[in-house]
Amino acid sequence: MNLWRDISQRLNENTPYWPGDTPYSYRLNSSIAKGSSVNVGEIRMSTHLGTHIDAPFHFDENGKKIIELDLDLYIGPALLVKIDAAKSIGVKAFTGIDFTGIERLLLATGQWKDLSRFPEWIPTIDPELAPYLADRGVKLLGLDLPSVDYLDSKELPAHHALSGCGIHILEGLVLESVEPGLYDLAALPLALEEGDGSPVRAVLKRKG
Ligand SMILES: Nc1ccccc1C(=O)C[C@H](N)C(=O)O
Ligand SMILES: [Zn+2]
Ligand SMILES: [Zn+2]
Repeated sequence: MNLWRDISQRLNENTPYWPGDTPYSYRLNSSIAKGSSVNVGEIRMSTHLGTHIDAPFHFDENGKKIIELDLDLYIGPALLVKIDAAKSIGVKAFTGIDFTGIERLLLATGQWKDLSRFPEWIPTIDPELAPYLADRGVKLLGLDLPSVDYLDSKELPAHHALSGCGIHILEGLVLESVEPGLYDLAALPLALEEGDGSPVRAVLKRKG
């Protein structure tokens, strides 16, 4: 009877990380096996590891930090759509998809094929998609890729376009074998005051 389905990447020392960034590590600073009364761990990781959200401060020096983001963005109804991702994901990928009233849109591109390794290439979100989605009321865009821009992008046009249109970004979802449709989503960030990004535990529950 599992109502909620986990769509998060597991965090362990093998979790793929952005090249050059900080991988995940965990150690016990206090250990029952070594005579302590309790096990107490310490984690170290990039704020952009695995399933995570981007705060605008990630790509904009004056952008909002994690603690300033509206929690309502990350809990509520979400539409999951499977799209054919060619080089870039543009308006065309959405023909025939009705997302009237949808504030949270999740894209299953299927382009991060081996989740045990960081991808060598990913498609990008076409910046022109940002105003198109914003016009239709989308406020959160989640996807199964480690970035909305090409991996080697320095200008981050999709990040800026989405953010400029008021659309927030959720990356690194695990959407393989999840049916398209309407769900309830919860993917809350940690209460990181200085956060440029935050890991989230993203979960879905089928609606209706
Ligand atoms: N971890 C990094 C280290 C260096 C440079 C970029 C990153 C990113 O994660 C950026 C990515 N575009 C992101 O959307 O989260
Ligand atoms: Zn990120
Ligand atoms: Zn990003």
